[in-house]
Amino acid sequence: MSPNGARPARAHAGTRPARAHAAVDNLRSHLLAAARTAPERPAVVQPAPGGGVETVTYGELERRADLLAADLDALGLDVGDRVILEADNGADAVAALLACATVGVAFIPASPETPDERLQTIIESARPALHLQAADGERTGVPGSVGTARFDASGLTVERAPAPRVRRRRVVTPVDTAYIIFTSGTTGRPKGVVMSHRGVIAFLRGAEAEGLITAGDRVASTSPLQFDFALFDIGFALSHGAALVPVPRDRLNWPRRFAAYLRETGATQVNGVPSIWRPVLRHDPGVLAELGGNGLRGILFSGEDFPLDELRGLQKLLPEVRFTNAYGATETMAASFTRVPNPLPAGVDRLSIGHAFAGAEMTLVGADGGPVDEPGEVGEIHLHTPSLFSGYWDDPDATRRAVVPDPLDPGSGRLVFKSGDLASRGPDGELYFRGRADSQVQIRGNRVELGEIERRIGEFPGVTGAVVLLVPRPGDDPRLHAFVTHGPDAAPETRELVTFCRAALPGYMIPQGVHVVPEFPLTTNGKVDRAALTALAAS
Ligand SMILES: Nc1ncnc2c1ncn2[C@@H]1O[C@H](COS(=O)(=O)NC(=O)C[C@H](N)c2cccc(Br)c2)[C@@H](O)[C@H]1O
Repeated sequence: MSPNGARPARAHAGTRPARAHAAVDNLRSHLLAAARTAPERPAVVQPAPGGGVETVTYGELERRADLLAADLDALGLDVGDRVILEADNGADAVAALLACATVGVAFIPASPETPDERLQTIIESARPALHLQAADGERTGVPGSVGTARFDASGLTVERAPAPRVRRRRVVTPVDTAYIIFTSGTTGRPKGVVMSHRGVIAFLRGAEAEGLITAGDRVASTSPLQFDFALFDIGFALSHGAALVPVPRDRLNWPRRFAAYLRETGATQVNGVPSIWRPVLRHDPGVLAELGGNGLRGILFSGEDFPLDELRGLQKLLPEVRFTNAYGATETMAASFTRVPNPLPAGVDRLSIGHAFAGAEMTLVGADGGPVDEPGEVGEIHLHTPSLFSGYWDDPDATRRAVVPDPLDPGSGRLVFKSGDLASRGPDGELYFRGRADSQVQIRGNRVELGEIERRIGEFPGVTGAVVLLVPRPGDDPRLHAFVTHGPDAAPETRELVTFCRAALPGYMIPQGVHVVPEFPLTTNGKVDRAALTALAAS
């Protein structure tokens, strides 16, 4: 607050008194705490411009963040304004998001790979004051209504100043927006998940309580900046005083380069979706064995089920590495961290998503809206958490559908996140993911969990992955299509595969179309692209 504590008269454009760095529960202060006590420690380890790797210390990261914050402040943006932050993950991108947090503008992360029309959709919806890209960014054609600027270690270079705005706010509060993540949203219109400083910090505090890493760790981050998994990696590493190791895409897709980069940077932990391990498992598993002996201690994965034969293959190569299954949705950042036994016992055919992180709870609610108490019974996960998002950008109806009165205590006024995910409880109350509620399909009047068919097909010898979809057909019943990838030996015969399914599944669950594919198409965030497969089946 202002020095004498008095609240100054309502500020007018451009006359706002110097802003206090919101000291409490601001993403910047939470992530730069280590700069207070150990400014010389490595904060980011990344490729050096001239080759090799470079280290940016916490002190240097704070210096860059302050430079950018002063430049943003000079542009006259107000708390709550939006800024598109288009960049690959790296020290300058982190400094830029810390700068946004310092002055209270919400950053909307975008990757250089984001297609122009998608960026246009986001701009139309979020009406950002500014588009910020790295000094070497290639984005052009940003609409005139949006200011444009570039950033690098030396600060901000403004190309087109943002339209002047009245500044109504004076300090950044914990419930102000830290970022907005636009997800593809199954209904086509992208949904903007609005996350507050308080929400992110609550989640990061919960992650810290899990004791997964220490300040000596180096966390390799493999997700694009537009995916909140990358934002988690940044917060996870920095809030522990550890080092962030952003992995450039061109290192990720080549197994030898990926392994060499992890070794060169001293990465001890690798975070990413299951698909990041596919190239190395398929083409060059040997490079992993040397990693295990060289400092790699932990692998954390999230985003979708990890195909168990791939997971087992990875564990065999890395018998000393600790595996963590992190489950959750962008609307609560995530929900649980569950240790996966290494090796995964032979009989296990489903990974646990355990219990919510410390300070949160997952409850199951039945189709009737009541509690699900019996072990093994399927219900929809509802999340009670301080990391709950603020709502969907400009979409109160979608928000009301997702943030609901606690079904187990409707009168309490407490709101919980209706996840859309199904799960059942194990003997110790731990949860097992049973697919998306909207992947429960009805076939000839029978409820079918597509994952169950996928699991059966995955047991067929030589099959390394299976995705099953119900593909609608104009004027006819929808058809079950199975997409299958296989290992080095011959592709599975459709007839044999169908016979194999018939031995274990009822008639209505037998795939009517079987497609052997070399690999699964992936979304920008690295998940299996089901929409692309559906189009393939319909073609
Ligand atoms: N571990 C699993 N097993 C199985 N199915 C999972 C898992 N994790 C998710 N999912 C699915 O993905 C949905 C959600 O997608 S999302 O909003 O894009 N978010 C994500 O994927 C990632 C998530 N925000 C996140 C963010 C930061 C850190 C972590 Br650590 C995780 C969930 O509702 C689930 O259906």
